[in-house]
Amino acid sequence: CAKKAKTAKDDKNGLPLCRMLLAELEAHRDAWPFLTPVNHKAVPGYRKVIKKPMDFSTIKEKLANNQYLNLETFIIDVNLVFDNCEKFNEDDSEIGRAGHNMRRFFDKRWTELLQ
Ligand SMILES: Oc1ccc2c(c1)N[C@H](O)CC2
Repeated sequence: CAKKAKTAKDDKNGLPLCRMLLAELEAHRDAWPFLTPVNHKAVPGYRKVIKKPMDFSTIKEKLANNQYLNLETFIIDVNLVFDNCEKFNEDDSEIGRAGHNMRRFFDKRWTELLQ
């Protein structure tokens, strides 16, 4: 039979935790580059360079459609947002810095909540 989940990553609290973490990301002052999908028609090169676009509104939709198995698959998509940002933006740029700030904030929050 299936083993009992031992950590918040796997147990039934995983998805409410994801919704709470996403709400905190959306409320962060540096969230503005990540709130909605990049308009790849308006941004030269984006569609070619970024193979898997992701943003907070798409993550919210996927949560609502029960498309995340657990906290782990949710964290993979959040990290995709920040990895895409690092790929497309200089570290020393407004959006690049926002991405680093948001990743640092997210890493701290989910590790705190999992303790
Ligand atoms: O100067 C610009 C103009 C548009 C964008 C960026 C920078 N970076 C975002 O990651 C993608 C959209």
